[in-house]
Amino acid sequence: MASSRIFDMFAQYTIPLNGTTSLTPASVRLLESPAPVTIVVGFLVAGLLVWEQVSYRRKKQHLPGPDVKQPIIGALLESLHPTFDGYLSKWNSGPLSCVSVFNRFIVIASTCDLSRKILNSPTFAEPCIIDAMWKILEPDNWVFLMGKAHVDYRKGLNVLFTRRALRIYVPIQQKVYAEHFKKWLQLGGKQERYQMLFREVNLDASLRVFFGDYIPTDVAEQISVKYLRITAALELVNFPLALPGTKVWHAMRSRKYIVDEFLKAVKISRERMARGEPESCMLDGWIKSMIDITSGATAKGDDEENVTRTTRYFEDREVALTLLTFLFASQDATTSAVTWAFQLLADNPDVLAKVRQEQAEVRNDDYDKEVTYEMLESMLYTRQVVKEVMSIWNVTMVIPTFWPALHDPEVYPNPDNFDPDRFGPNGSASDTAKNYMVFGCGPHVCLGKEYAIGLITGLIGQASVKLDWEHVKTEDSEKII
Ligand code: HEM
Repeated sequence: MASSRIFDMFAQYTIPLNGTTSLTPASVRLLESPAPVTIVVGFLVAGLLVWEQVSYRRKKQHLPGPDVKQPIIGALLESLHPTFDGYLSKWNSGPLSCVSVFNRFIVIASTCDLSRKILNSPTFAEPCIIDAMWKILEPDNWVFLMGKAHVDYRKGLNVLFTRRALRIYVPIQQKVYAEHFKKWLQLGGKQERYQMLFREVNLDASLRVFFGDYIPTDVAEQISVKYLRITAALELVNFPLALPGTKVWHAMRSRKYIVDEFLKAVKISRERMARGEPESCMLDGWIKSMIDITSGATAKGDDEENVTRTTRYFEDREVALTLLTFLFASQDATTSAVTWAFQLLADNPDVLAKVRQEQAEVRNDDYDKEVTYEMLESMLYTRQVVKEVMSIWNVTMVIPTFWPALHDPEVYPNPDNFDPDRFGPNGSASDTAKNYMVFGCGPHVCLGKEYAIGLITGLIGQASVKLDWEHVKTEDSEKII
């Protein structure tokens, strides 16, 4: 009935061949009425909604997941507030499952082999799924490079994480920990939510490692706040336009502030290194290495077998954008690992006692002795603790899909027990095994893996001999959310 009325109405006006419209009185009445427009729009919307479902079903095929997509927004609400139980039910539904948010079709892999396959297929899978990332980190940022261009760029960065470089970083980190611990002790044992304090010490340690004293303290504080704005904008789905006041807009302004400050630091470092002054941070080492390759000087180091120089000249903007991504990568996963480490050590006093015993041995009972990279390497048990914290507790913060691989009881017996000995000489786990995907795998595997393990080992090592702490349990403190 409705369709025949629509047909009739359209039949009431004609367009003559001479191009001018001649309308009958009936058709004039119709054009004045909004009804046909509404109906056409209605048809279009209905058509789009049907097309949306058909397109969803065509992509979904046999994959587990809802048969019908919620119109337009899909699983938006779920994705804005993801829960661990929600992920768990997806993983349990099969090796692959799917979900759709707006028009984005997301496939979730739950097995170790599939996750590895995806991470090793850069032609089909890009590491960035959040559109806002391009706007925030800038489209010419190296993290968006793919294939050979990415491999070549990354080769130029290896020099920043050699043993020689890590040796320079350890005393810088230790100094930052001591400063922060002093401030924590001034709280006089007050019960606090420590996660933000852990974030600050971690960000400060990395900022000082990357830039030394080139960034003034007040600017460093601003940078910490700005990074929070960047993180806040990295939701799976954002308002598409970066209009003033939106989270993405704030994040872009924050990035601009940070990059401008980093550019100032690059300039000072170039001048210092050109004068032949000593390297004091990662930036200096990188710039010195560029000077070496352009002047043809032989890079010196006691780890000649490793990369000791960069591969090409990097422009100031490339350096600043790269260090922007390093600091970005240093934030959340490392903070989450540190938070879990403090909590688990408080809950497992026998493990904490062993950490303390090892620290006493490595430091020869001198807790003010400067810690070197070699000392950090010899803290074998403390490193085991870090690997265990990261493998079982931290990983959902990074890529939730790695959880099942790290909870495979065949590889990690009693996976829910906190057991650093599983990474010990007689343990069944290994951080080189294929299931240990804490740092990803394939061409985009974490560049800062050794740096991150060293940073957390140094932090909890120093904390164990300088501080005592309790875990005050709250409703949320045991939950993975
Ligand atoms: C506990 C701490 C950390 C964890 C668990 C972690 C984990 C990861 C993971 C899972 C990836 C993605 C790998 C992939 O796509 O296959 C990654 C990439 C990356 N990480 Fe880390 N990361 C940590 C700390 C750091 C730190 C401190 C830095 C910098 C110093 C860093 C620098 C990077 C960079 C630059 C990439 C991208 C590499 C590329 O695209 O080639 N990460 N990390």
